[in-house]
Amino acid sequence: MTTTTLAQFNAASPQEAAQTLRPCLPIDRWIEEIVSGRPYDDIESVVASAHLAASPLRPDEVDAALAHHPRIGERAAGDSREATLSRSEQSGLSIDEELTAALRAGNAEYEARFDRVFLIRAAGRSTAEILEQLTRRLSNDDETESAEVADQLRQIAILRLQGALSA
Ligand SMILES: NC(=O)NC1=NC(=O)NC1=O
Repeated sequence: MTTTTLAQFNAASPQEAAQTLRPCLPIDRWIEEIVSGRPYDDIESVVASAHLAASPLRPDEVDAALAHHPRIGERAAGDSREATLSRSEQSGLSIDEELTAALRAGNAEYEARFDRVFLIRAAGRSTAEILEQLTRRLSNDDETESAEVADQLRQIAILRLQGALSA
C-alpha cells in the first residue's frame, strides 16, 4: 500500500490527487469534491470532506462503484490497487468449508433478490458476522437495502482513504 502524505496530497495536481482517491471509491463526483476542497489542515478534515461528499451517494453512483467489488469470499483477481485492497479487506474470512459454502449460497440468494453483488465492509469482520449481516439484510425492503449498501460503500471508502493518506 503506497501512502501519500497529506502535504503531497495538498500539493499534487488535481489529476495526481484524484489517483490517490480513485481506488477508495471510483466515483468522479466524490473524487472531484474532495480534490477541490484542498488544501486540508489534517487528515481528519479530508475524511470529513469524503464523508460529506458520500452523504448521500446516488443509486447510479453506487451501482457503478459496485462493479469494482468482487463477491465476498471470492478473491479479487489482478494486481490493481483496488484488487489488492479488496484481498486485504477480505483476508480475515474463514477457510471453513461450511461457512464458505453458506456465504456462497447467501451471495447467490442476495443477488437473486436484489440483482447486485452483496456489499459489506469486510475489514474487521468474521465470516460468521458477515453471514449474519447478509441474512439480516436479505429481509430488507429495496429502499432500506439501497441505503445500507451506500453506507457500506462509504465505510469502505473512508477506511481505504485513511489507509492511503499518512500525516
Ligand atoms: N462484495 C464486497 O463486499 N466486497 C468487499 N467488501 C470489502 O470490504 N472489500 C471488498 O472488496
